[in-house]
Amino acid sequence: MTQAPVNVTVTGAAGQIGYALLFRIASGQLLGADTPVRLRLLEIPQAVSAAEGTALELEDGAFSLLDGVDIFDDAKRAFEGCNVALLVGARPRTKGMERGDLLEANGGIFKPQGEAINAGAAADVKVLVVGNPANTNALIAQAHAPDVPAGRFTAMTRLDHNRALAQLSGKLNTPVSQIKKLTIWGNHSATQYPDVFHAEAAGRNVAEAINDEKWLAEEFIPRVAKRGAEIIEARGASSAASAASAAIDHMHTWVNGTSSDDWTSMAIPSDGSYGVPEGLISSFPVRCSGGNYEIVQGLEINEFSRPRIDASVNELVEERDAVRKLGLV
Ligand SMILES: NC(=O)c1ccc[n+]([C@@H]2O[C@H](COP(=O)([O-])OP(=O)(O)OC[C@H]3O[C@@H](n4cnc5c(N)ncnc54)[C@H](O)[C@@H]3O)[C@@H](O)[C@H]2O)c1
Ligand SMILES: O=C(O)C[C@H](O)C(=O)O
Repeated sequence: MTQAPVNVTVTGAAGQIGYALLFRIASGQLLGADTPVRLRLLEIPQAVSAAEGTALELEDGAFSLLDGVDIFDDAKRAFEGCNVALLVGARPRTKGMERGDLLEANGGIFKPQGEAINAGAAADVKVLVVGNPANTNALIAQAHAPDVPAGRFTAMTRLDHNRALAQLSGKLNTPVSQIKKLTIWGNHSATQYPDVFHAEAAGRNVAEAINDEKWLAEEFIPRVAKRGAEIIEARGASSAASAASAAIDHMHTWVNGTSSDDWTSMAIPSDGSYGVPEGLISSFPVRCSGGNYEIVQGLEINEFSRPRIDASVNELVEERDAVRKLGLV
């Protein structure tokens, strides 16, 4: 290794997604095959032993890019010197829990983690929130890290993007690699809007190729938006390997860039583009280059798309207002 290792902090490291994620990071798929990494795992005290077990397996992987693994149950220490933060651990909704309870419980996790990132992360830190409700958890963490540029806090809609690519690939009988310029708008929730009106499949406009708004409205959109629930129903647990894969994709794209003929979907702080209130962490079409990203501008939003984008954005406004009431942002 000639380059200094990049510090990657992963929270919820002993969970399902953590287990699928850590080995891919160690093998170089997060940052690239030339970049050594040091893993810093954060868990709650009861799960530290399980994280230690995973660290033994990481050692047994003999990954040439893995500089070492440190395990913490203290956020302040876990985020010291952190360059890349993958915030996976979150409080899941349990029976009888109202949305307000869920937001409050997650506030108890993401507020101290935001403070810890503010206190000790490296100047170039990039944060991806995976733990649900991801967009609003990212907003909470960001609100407690006033010294970190707000745009470094992002939330994951890449899984939704990948799910939509797969559905379109099947429908159009076109390889996933040939489908470009798809957009997920809004929240990582059932209100999200997968937009195909600017997408291209093998160079052809996807909406025109499908030419069936009924299929879009009644099959494609609900299939993508409710895919998380479909997986939970089938597996008895939420998506894990596909979520880990999407987290890898999100950060890899942010660091290494999008190709010139494509864009991706990332939930990022709105600058007011497309009528999304400034500051909300909402999913947009995004181009990445040189470790930065920018919202793709100038897309025409048609009558089919506008109310669907607005519905998801309104849900984000409600979540923001709820955490505001709780004093979390
Ligand atoms: N954004 C997305 O596309 C997407 C997709 C799938 C899952 N998710 C979400 O990701 C989260 C994790 O999923 P999972 O299947 O790995 O769950 P899991 O329950 O298997 O693991 C979560 C882990 O987080 C840990 N944890 C809890 N509080 C913590 C804290 N304060 N600090 C550090 N660790 C903490 C737990 O001990 C547990 O090991 C869930 O919120 C899930 O809903 C998001
Ligand atoms: O964990 C969930 O509620 C579902 C998850 O966000 C997913 O999209 O698979």
